[in-house]
Amino acid sequence: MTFGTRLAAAVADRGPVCVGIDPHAHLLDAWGLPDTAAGAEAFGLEVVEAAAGRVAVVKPQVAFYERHGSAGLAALEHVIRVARAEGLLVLADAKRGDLGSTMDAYAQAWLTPGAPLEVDAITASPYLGLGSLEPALSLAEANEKGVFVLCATSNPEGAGLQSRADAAGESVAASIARGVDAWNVDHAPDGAGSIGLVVGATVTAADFGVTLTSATPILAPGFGHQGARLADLRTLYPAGTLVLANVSRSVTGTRDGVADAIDAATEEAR
Ligand SMILES: O=C(O)c1cc(=O)[nH]c(=O)n1[C@@H]1O[C@H](COP(=O)(O)O)[C@@H](O)[C@H]1O
Repeated sequence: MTFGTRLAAAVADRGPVCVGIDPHAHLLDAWGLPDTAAGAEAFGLEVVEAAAGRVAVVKPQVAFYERHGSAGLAALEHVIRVARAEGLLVLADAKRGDLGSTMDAYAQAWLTPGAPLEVDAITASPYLGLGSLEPALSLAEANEKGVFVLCATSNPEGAGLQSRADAAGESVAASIARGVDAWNVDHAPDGAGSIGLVVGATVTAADFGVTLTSATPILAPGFGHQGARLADLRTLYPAGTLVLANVSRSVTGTRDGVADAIDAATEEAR
């Protein structure tokens, strides 16, 4: 079954909330955990335990594991393995992006069955041109995985670059969205695309000239800590689009409150 179909079924079953696993040093401290690979691993495993059965997707941000070196990567592998075994879809927030032949190696690392870091989907950056991501999109398709391509990001610095338009008036973000949409229409005629766009909840797609369609799933970060409200989810994105509403720090602030915070987030998103 394609990633897009699995994602649509999981979101229909458990709702749109995606729980981010971002073991910031200050969160490890607040949880009484050491700022080490073991601390990040314990944090990730506890978030997975709380998320399992409650949400469709978890999104570990890999930088928070990479900062602990090889032990951190081993910790990430373990967290990913447990999450997938618990029935969660795992979206690795790796934001990879390089020229085609190197992109292929990134895809082998993350999107290949049996690879140590195998996940269900990754985030990718199109700064080298959407075409440079093609090897990852093709491998994702072959292995029934997904890729979420940065389009209109939630951070205030993004718009200066992403809303810049070419001579014909098309913005960078709109061109990325058009390309991803076309890929999904070609490769997923049933409508459940496996290649998504990252469109932050703190921005308005239309301000970037971006039209969101039902062919393309959306990863929407920016809820909670960055200011967007889950209660506004349905007005922020058009009806009929499959949206994953990411919450990281706002549900992982207190060690014994993660499950309740996830339940509250799911309720608010409904
Ligand atoms: O690709 C992402 O996940 C992402 C894209 C974006 O535009 N904005 C954004 O915040 N993110 C990630 O989403 C998470 C947001 O975390 P919180 O602000 O704590 O909910 C972080 O892991 C960010 O790296």
